[in-house]
Amino acid sequence: MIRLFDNWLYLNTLFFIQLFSLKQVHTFNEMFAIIISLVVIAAVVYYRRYRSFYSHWDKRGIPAIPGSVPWGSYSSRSHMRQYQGFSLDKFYYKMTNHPYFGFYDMRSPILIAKDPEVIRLILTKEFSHFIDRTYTGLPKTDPLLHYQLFSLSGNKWRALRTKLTPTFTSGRMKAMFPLFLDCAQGLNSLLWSRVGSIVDVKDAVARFTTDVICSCAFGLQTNTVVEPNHPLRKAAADFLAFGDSLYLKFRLLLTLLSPFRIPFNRFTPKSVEDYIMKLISDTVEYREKNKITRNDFLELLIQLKNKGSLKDERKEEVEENFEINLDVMAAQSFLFFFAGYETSSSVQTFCLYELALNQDIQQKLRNEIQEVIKIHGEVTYQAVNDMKYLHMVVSETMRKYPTLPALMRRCVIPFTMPDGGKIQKGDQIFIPIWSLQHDPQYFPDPEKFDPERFSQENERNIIPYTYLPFGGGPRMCIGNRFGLLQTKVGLITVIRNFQVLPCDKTSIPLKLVKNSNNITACEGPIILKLIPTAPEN
Ligand code: HEM
Repeated sequence: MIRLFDNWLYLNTLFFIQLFSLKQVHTFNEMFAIIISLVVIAAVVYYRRYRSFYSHWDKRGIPAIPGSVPWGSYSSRSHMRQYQGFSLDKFYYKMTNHPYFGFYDMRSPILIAKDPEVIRLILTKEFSHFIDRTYTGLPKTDPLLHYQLFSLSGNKWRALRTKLTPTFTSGRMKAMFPLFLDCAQGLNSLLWSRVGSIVDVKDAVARFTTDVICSCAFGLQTNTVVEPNHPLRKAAADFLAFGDSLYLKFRLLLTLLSPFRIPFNRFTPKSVEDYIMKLISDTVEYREKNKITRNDFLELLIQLKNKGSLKDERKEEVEENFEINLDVMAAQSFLFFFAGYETSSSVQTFCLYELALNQDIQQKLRNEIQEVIKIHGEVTYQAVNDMKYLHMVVSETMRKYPTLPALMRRCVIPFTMPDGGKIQKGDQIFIPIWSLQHDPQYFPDPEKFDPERFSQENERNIIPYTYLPFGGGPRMCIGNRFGLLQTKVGLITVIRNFQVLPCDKTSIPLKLVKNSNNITACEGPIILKLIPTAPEN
């Protein structure tokens, strides 16, 4: 029906063009009438086509929150623009009795899987049907995004994931550990230089995390404690600013509001791409020429480029058909920078904020850190792993403030749910981590910061697939060991020597950034007071 209507519009347009070209239309009034009729017809077609998107879930017998032009299931633009965890939470509680349901993000139909058993099907058991994320098919003209593990799809993702997995084993994390300690020294000096005054802990841990990730992913000693404006930080800021730019927002809005698909050719500014590509190729060339090896990701990527595979400590050598060239290496280093920097630094920030508000937990943690360091003599890889209470505190932070408000998947092979609901190829799926991890039926008194939920005894009672800070199934976070390690080293550096306290500049309660597709982060600085608990070391 809609096609017929479109064709009719097309014929009309041709007719009007002919009228113009035959110069049969002379008066201004006639021209004006024609233009107005064309605009009205186009508006009607546009509206009907847009509205037709909102029958997607009904057609499949899947319950859904109805959508309307133009914001879909969101009641207004402001509802859409709040922190994504909050908007999905509203849908989650509107549809309490449904294990899964649909909603519309502007014109895009999205399925929310909320029952842990359905989530298990999607993430793990029937993974081959849901192997992709929603962001796939990024253009080859933007290599830094095109070749990233996060956005690759299907067999290409599988092949690259197999190749990269051995770079994140515990043995390799242990080998990189000295690089973490070097960067922790910078954080330590920064904190000592601020004793007696207030500190923006968000900025302090961000600098530490930048140093760790730059050291491991690019082989660069950035020392942002002394030099906060390193060119790599600038490139990252330019990349994020471009994503947030009016130009891109306009193009995204156009794509979302258009009844047709508009292809994108690039998201990364060319200057950022050139800088990262040159950085990687120069470093690789320098290391290869001078036969320099270093225990970092870049070294492992060089080995992958030259040998084609890496030995996994637990398994046989893995061989998959995916060529690792400089473009692919640069894309992974760039991804590791973003995936590792913002995630770990926001976990540390939220954790320090909660510790400042919960002094008893902070003291218990400090006692553990000091005791374990005493046993091991210094902060070692093993010492960090022996800090059980630290692990509980970090786990609770990631429950209360999950890094991603929702996981995303895309259906690649049609799937029928156990109750008959039909999921079509191309359907997008969200798994609402924020809502699950704040649902009182899974985590009683969810606003309370309570690390005891993750004691050995209590952890067993957590229902599988209700706690997903690193995602789940074969596509879960590949860098979880690395992320946990750098988060813990940062926290040890602060809590070992300092008591953190709220002050009159601390925003309580803290506010989460609104950008709906961002990771969970707090708005503005987190200002705390530092009091030394031990002499400077
Ligand atoms: C505390 C720190 C971190 C948290 C909370 C975190 C969380 C996540 C989450 C929730 C996902 C999506 C998983 C899914 O869809 O099931 C993810 C994916 C990913 N993360 Fe992390 N992450 C962290 C640190 C890191 C680090 C340090 C790196 C790299 C060095 C990293 C690299 C990645 C990559 C490459 C993916 C995509 C994996 C794939 O598609 O195969 N992450 N992360």
